[in-house]
Amino acid sequence: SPVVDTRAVCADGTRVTHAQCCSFIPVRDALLDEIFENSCGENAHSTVRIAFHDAIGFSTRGGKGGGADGSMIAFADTELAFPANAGIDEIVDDLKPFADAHGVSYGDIIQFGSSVALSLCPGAPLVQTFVGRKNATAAAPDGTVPDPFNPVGQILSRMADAGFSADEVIALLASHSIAAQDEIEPDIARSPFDSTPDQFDSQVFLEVLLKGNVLPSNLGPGQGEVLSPMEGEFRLQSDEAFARDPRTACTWQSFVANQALMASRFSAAMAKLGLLGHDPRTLVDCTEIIPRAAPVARRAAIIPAGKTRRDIEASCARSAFPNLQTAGGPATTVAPVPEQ
Ligand code: HEM
Ligand SMILES: [Ca+2]
Repeated sequence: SPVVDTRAVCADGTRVTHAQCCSFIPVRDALLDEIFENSCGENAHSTVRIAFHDAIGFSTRGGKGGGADGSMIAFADTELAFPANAGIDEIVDDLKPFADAHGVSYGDIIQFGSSVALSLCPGAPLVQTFVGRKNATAAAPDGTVPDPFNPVGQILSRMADAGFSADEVIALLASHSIAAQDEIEPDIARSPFDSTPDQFDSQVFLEVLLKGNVLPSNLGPGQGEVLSPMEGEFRLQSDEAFARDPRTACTWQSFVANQALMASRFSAAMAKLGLLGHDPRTLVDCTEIIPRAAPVARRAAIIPAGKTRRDIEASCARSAFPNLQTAGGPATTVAPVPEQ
């Protein structure tokens, strides 16, 4: 007997299990075209960052905000003044009028937007994505977002307070594979954390383990900045410390040559982040309308041209560092992420 498709049909012909997701299809398409300009560029990166900063205003013990509730936008006057949110104002300026025009809550535009942004970055996983969040009723307090000059133990305890293990923190830091800084050293704005900021690959986990020897600006180091291994690349003090700390070094190393593991652990931790402060039974799962990112060519990081195995500061005491290929050609220099 013929199989009957009982799914709802949206205006554009897409079939969905949850009819409520139909209204997010034009939101998705407008985000891709108008906000992200169909590239894994600055605005896509910033939307993944705000997804973290908004959600982490939360404590399992209460009293630190409503989690992924859009308070970063609704209470922008308060939250954007917190030093750890420096630079978030630019994406708020884009997402607030966009959410208002499309009648979408701020919590939804941030978390749904982050999942759509990731779809533009080759190698990024699909993240389980819910909609239906109500707007925040209060700002998150200051101090919920980690600073790059905080010691590892301080960041891990803040993250544990929000419900995340050390392994989940390292998985979330795969996001720094599609990332750049603007605020620590404004004279080298948009300097990336790995050599491939338009790809969600495992390069960041390798490159942060390379011996640091250059300061990519003529100023600095800024607070939270340490020496990087390559001209044009920027390294956060916290990333350097996580890569070498005995509590996190083995998990960090486990992602260097395992794109699939990195992507799946990141996906699970991002989904958890998007649900902070919410009961998923009160939301609608619209993962089915999130586009899939293209794959990346490599399943393991590659040693950048000009570097060798000896430049790697392997830091996991209990397992050998994986064997990696080395890129040929002139020493790698890293270009800024194009302005958007
Ligand atoms: C846990 C400790 C973390 C610290 C200390 C940290 C710190 C930072 C800093 C200082 C920047 C540069 C901001 C600027 O100057 O423009 C940055 C960028 C970024 N972070 Fe993190 N971060 C952390 C975790 C995370 C997490 C969990 C995510 C997402 C899941 C994330 C996503 C990003 C992204 C995507 C960018 C790039 C933004 C852009 O290029 O516009 N970070 N982070
Ligand atoms: Ca990358």
